[in-house]
Amino acid sequence: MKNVLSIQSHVVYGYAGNKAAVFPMQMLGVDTWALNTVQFSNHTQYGKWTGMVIPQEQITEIVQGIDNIDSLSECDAVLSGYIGAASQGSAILDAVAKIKAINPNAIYFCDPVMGHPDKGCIVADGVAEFLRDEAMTKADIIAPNLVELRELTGLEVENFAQALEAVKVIRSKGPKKVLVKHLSKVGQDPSQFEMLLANEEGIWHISRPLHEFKAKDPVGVGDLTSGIFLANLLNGKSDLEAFEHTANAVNDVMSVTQQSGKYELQIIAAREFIANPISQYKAVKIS
Ligand SMILES: Nc1ncnc2c1ncn2[C@@H]1O[C@H](COP(=O)(O)OP(=O)(O)O)[C@@H](O)[C@H]1O
Ligand SMILES: Cc1ncc(COP(=O)(O)O)c(C=O)c1O
Ligand SMILES: [Mg+2]
Repeated sequence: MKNVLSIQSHVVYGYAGNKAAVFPMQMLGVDTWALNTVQFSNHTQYGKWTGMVIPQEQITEIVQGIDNIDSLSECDAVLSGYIGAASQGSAILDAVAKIKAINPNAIYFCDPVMGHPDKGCIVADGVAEFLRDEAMTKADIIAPNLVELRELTGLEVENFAQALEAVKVIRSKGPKKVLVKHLSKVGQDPSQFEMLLANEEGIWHISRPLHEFKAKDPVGVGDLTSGIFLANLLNGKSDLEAFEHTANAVNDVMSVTQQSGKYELQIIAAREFIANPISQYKAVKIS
């Protein structure tokens, strides 16, 4: 069994951060050690929430506690997502360094969750800078959406060709694999939901349907995407197989969510599809 230390937000109600990633990874047979950066009542796109940011010391203490029982060597990957305060960043990178020192094969997957001005996803000051200046250079795999792709590279990224260039720029800064979770406006077809995967062999593109939601699009899709992709890799799937399975599983979760008429992702209802998606979209190598 593979183990992931997943350092992300916890929401008591609904699905985002660890709540969107832990159960799907477990459904795929990967044990997931959830270390929460915040404990909020609900995700921030409701515009209001209660709860608190977890003090940064706790990240260090928890990792030390696992080391104290000689179990850190079992950790195969660190996944970081929504960060509650920029000061948690160094604690996360220290944890990555400590785990890699004990298990040199462990990988660091960074989902660079940043504020989304249009959608109201709120992250603390300094988090975007931390992700760009520090986390990206240490990550083995990074999974930006379009906004994050622009922020990480400082490039405009207004079209598909520029997205491909931006992905190459990111790879030149350290990450061996780049998963673009959502091309959004720079995709090839505005009626589709598109993603990219880049590795040392090239770049692949995948399209799946864009669903219409009654009011607002569900939150936590990026966190779900990153968790499933990482679990697939740990299960020994090739990058391409992991990419296709991820797109199809997430599409099935989106279909179930859309049919339910609910705002929150229907991860539990769609659990069987996470393991065995019915969607069968295929990636195409484009570069
Ligand atoms: N198939 C789909 N159809 C419509 N919307 C989707 C689909 N898959 C994901 N989404 C929405 O697209 C958005 C992706 O958000 P974005 O901020 O670009 O990246 P992420 O949340 O993945 O980090 C989310 O609002 C999500 O609800
Ligand atoms: C608490 C929390 N965690 C995580 C996220 C990231 O969600 P997504 O996967 O949609 O980027 C958000 C976005 O609003 C959030 O509020
Ligand atoms: Mg996101």
